[in-house]
Amino acid sequence: MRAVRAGQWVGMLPDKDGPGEGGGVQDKTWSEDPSVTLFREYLKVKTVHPQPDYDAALRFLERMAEELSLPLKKVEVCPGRVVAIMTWVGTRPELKSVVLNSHTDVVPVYEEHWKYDPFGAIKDAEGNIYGRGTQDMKCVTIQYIEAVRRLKVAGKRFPRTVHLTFVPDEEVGGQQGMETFVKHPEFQKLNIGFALDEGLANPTDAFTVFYGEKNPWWITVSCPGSPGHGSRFVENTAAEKVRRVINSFLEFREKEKKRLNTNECFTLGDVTTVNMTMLKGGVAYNVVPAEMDVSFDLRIPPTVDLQGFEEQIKAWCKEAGEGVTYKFAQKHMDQNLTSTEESDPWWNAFGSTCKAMNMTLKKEIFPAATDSRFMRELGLPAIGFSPMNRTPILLHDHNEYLNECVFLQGIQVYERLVPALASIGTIPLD
Ligand SMILES: CSCC[C@H](NC=O)C(=O)O
Ligand SMILES: [Zn+2]
Ligand SMILES: [Zn+2]
Repeated sequence: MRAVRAGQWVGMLPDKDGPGEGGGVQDKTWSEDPSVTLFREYLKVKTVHPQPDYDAALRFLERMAEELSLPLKKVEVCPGRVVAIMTWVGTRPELKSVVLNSHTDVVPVYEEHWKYDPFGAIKDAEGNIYGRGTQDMKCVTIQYIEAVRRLKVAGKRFPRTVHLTFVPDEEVGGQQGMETFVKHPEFQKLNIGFALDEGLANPTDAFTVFYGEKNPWWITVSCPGSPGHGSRFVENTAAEKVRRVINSFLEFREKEKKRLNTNECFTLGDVTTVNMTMLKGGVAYNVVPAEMDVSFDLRIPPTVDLQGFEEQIKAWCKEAGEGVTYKFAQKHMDQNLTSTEESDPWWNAFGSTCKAMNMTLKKEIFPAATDSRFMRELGLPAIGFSPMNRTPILLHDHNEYLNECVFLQGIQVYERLVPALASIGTIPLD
């Protein structure tokens, strides 16, 4: 990957705002762009699990709404879990709206593995800003806000209403966030036509866009067995069963990994991933346990026959021995894909705007899960997109960072996307 240096234009957009004119890119001698300063401020808000400071995030968003002169509605979907909605009403508010969604929470860190304080928003000499949430997805939140700010300052207004939704708890499954919000009357009131949500960075010049995502299945397989003294050959043990279960799942894992590695066209979104993530059981060295449980995180492409796959899991459990059962902690079954046909007006507006900015798009299935799945499940079109090219994928990783030039370039992308989406034709979208 080619590093992006401070003062070096990343090359995607026409360079009318590039170095020399002081519009978009920093030089060591230049003062920091206020949008970057704001991004760094938001990174310092500790919305990190397991105890995210959502109150601080709401205070920040209230201030943003005030600065932008936009109303901010707060909907408490569960105790202590508030969805905030900033609304820029269109000139034709009866039309379907455009939603710019972002989650406010971030995943925990292993602080000892970070070069800098993960909540210090430190910027190095290259213009790389380090912090949890720089990629996932505080960058996008601020890019939406800054794009809307700039459009408002320029005196723009569009036919369609634009809602910026700020949602808690995405990183822990969304049960007390988007999953509940989509069933709330306030969600219906948004009258959504199209949504943008998070995507992933791309280390190349291209930008990745996601039109669907894999179904997360979190499963625990329980293996009961005969207990006894640790000095004997006890028959029918839990450990023997759990071993067979693990073998079945991990052999399937190997096959899928091979399928990914031998097919050049495949990305992570095209194969099923399997990871054994928890193993529980036992009370003492010399007591053969009466039960052992093993848990897996499976991510299944939307093209897979889900019923058939569950039958396969059932068969693995049966083969493992007597009494082996399974239980789901997450079982998502959505196979809706968002259209990326030229004829689809939303995609057309998105795609042609990106093309006009010389952006290369790579269409993929999102390998993990985002809040988009709850919207797609309702049949709403949603595109996952975080405008970060020439950037390694570091979400949930140590030393997550984003270069300030890439961040600023993303604002310009939304400055073009928002008008395009909020202005597209009437029939048949009304
Ligand atoms: C399956 S719900 C958890 C959602 C989470 N999202 C981002 O990382 C993920 O693990 O994909
Ligand atoms: Zn995210
Ligand atoms: Zn995440």
